[in-house]
Amino acid sequence: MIEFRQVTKTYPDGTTAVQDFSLTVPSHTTTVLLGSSGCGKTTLLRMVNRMVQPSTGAVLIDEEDVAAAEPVALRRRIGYVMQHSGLLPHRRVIDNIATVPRLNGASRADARARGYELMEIVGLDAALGTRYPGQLSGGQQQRVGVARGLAADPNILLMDEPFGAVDPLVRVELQRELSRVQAELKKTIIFVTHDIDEALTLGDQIVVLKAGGEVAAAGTPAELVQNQQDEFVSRFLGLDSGRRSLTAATADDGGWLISDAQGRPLGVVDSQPGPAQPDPAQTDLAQPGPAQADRAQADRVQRP
Ligand SMILES: Nc1ncnc2c1ncn2[C@@H]1O[C@H](COP(=O)(O)OP(=O)(O)OP(=O)(O)O)[C@@H](O)[C@H]1O
Repeated sequence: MIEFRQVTKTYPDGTTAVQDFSLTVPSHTTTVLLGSSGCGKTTLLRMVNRMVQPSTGAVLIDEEDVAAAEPVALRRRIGYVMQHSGLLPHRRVIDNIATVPRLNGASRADARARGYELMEIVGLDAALGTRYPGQLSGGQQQRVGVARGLAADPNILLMDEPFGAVDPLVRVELQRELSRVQAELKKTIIFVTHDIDEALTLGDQIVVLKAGGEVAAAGTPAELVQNQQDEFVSRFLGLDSGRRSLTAATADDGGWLISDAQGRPLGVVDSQPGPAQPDPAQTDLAQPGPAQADRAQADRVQRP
């Protein structure tokens, strides 16, 4: 379990990035920090591995204050994946993945063997191991970044917009892959994004942040869609603007099953008088049409 206890960060130039932020991140689940640019997501993430020191407050991992940990040792036992993969361009893919196990004392052969295992786990062909990062596609590079983050078998994986630089289709593929890997490995993941669909797809817990790291809402994806009490959250999730591409399909009980853009079920809406027959084909809620569960209905979404 990771705990942020009333952390505040004021940078030397006087910018307060995060003010009095508290959060518990349960073990073996994925917590997504979701918010617009500059709201303090990266600052919070980096407090966990001491790349950023809080000005006040503390971050605890399993009850131990990270401030008491030796920073290099701490970082070697926490996986970190960032937006531009951060791969070393002059080292082969396999050696990029094997870097941390090598630093932790594994022999070259053992570290490489572990590297090839990880390539398989993240869906990379072993033949790519001898290439250099520049010879891979953006999506492949991000997979290497994830493999490298997992290489020391950390309990904790910090992911800072790891799929932000790839095209939308590859991004969805990477999200699916991460969900699959996480179902198997059950790491404690903190995942930073400003992409709502990504948050809904990956998060067991989603924390919506306002400027200064203020928590606007926190909960499961279904709870967030269901409880639209905070106007900021409602606006941010896009339910009030039709931006959100939720889909509605007939549910077994005659209501409508609401799913997000990736097809992940969010909840069931009661059947209502009005448009009698939802279109069996899924329909974007933002579009007018017979299956349109309009915003009022989406707001009344109930958990399945
Ligand atoms: N080293 C620094 N010195 C001064 N200000 C900083 C520093 N790092 C971040 N900030 C400021 O702190 C605030 C939060 O930044 P942070 O990078 O944590 O936000 P973010 O939510 O991750 O943003 P983004 O989504 O754009 O990466 C911003 O106003 C940013 O300009």
